[in-house]
Amino acid sequence: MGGQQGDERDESGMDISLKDLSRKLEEFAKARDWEKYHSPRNLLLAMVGEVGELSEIFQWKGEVARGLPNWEESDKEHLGEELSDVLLYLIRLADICGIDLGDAAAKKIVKNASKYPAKLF
Ligand SMILES: Nc1ccn([C@H]2C[C@H](O)[C@@H](COP(=O)(O)OP(=O)(O)OP(=O)(O)O)O2)c(=O)n1
Repeated sequence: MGGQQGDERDESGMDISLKDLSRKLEEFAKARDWEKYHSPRNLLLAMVGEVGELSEIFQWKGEVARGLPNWEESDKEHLGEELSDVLLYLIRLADICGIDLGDAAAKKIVKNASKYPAKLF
């Protein structure tokens, strides 16, 4: 599409791919000499920690309506940040383990569809 390429597209946050995010995370770690900390186990633990932070947002609230209509914008922003932390550590973990996460996820969706055929439900 006209003019929407590479980093220009990435800056807008639109249509960013898992591979783009993976590359940005690698650059982030390299620039800080943090690659030594990004082992599979450390990344897994960091991700689980972020899942805990994500869970805290919903803790004690009871069930909440889809779209979170009654939430403050600042709470939604916080939710977006915690969701992102989980996603980013997951992407980094997959990358460090040599797993193409986009490819693996697409294949898993196909597998799920064959395990749970729509006509049975
Ligand atoms: N060694 C590290 C530390 C951080 N990050 C990145 C991935 C996450 O997106 C984010 C996590 O940063 P924090 O550990 O500061 O966690 P929070 O942003 O949740 O801050 P806080 O725990 O203070 O709420 O930074 C990283 O890639 N590698």
